[in-house]
Amino acid sequence: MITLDVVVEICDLTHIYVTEQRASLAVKEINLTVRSGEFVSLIGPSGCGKTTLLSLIAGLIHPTVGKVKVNGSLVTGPSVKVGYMLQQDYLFPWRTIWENALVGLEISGQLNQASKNYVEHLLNEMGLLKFKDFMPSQLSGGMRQRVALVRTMATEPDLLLLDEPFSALDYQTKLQLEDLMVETLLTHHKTALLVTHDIAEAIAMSDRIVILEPNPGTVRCEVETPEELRNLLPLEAREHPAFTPLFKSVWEQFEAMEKQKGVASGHGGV
Ligand SMILES: Nc1ncnc2c1ncn2[C@@H]1O[C@H](COP(=O)(O)OP(=O)(O)OP(=O)(O)O)[C@@H](O)[C@H]1O
Repeated sequence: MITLDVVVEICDLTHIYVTEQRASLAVKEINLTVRSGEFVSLIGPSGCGKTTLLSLIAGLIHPTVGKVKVNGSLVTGPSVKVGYMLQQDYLFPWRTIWENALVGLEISGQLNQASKNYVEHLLNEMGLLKFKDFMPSQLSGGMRQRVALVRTMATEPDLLLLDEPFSALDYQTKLQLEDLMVETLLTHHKTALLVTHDIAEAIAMSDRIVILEPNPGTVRCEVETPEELRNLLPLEAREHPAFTPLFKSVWEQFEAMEKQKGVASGHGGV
């Protein structure tokens, strides 16, 4: 049965990376659902399989066992309906901001007057229209990442995969972009899956947080963000009284994982 409301459906997903030297079990028996309009964060210690999961959803790699569906269709390769944003903006230095914003449309054969108008609208929404003829080197890191967001949004994906998109930015710019990102996704009714190492960022931005544990990567637990935080923009959410208790309870999960690691290695934890 297809539930139309579901954008991402991951069923019993296991992925093993096989190289000439070895096979390594990256994620094991993952089950996860993301509904339309939801903002879900994936957090967990290094190596727990966050990027592997995004790559599987994006169709960049294929699962060893199990299925990934986006909008009810089995993922067999990259799709224009799934946008991917990374820590680095990967803007072409020889192209203007306008030309960079159009790259995805050119590659996917969607470049026409209507799509150009949409890009102009997005650039305006993100305060970048007056910089459209600038070169990337003339922009700050935060502005460049906003251009990357416009480029990702230009092809009108249903789902955005965000792999630590703010981690290379200074703290103030990161806070501003968190707000801009949430506002933009709400305005355009997008669904998003964010990978981050920053617990506070995950709480401030998400409706739900999925905590993964490593060796192999599995879902440890899912935490719903309380409604009073979900209705706020990230910066306001960080100041709400419900924020700190949630941070503490997520932090306890990380501490428990550290202890487990210590027991497993015979060191008794850090
Ligand atoms: N191309 C690859 N070939 C072999 N093993 C890989 C490859 N990519 C990732 N792995 C392994 O798969 C596991 C999960 O890696 P992944 O990068 O998905 O974790 P992560 O949670 O995103 O890590 P980090 O937080 O450090 O970015 C790790 O053990 C990693 O060494």
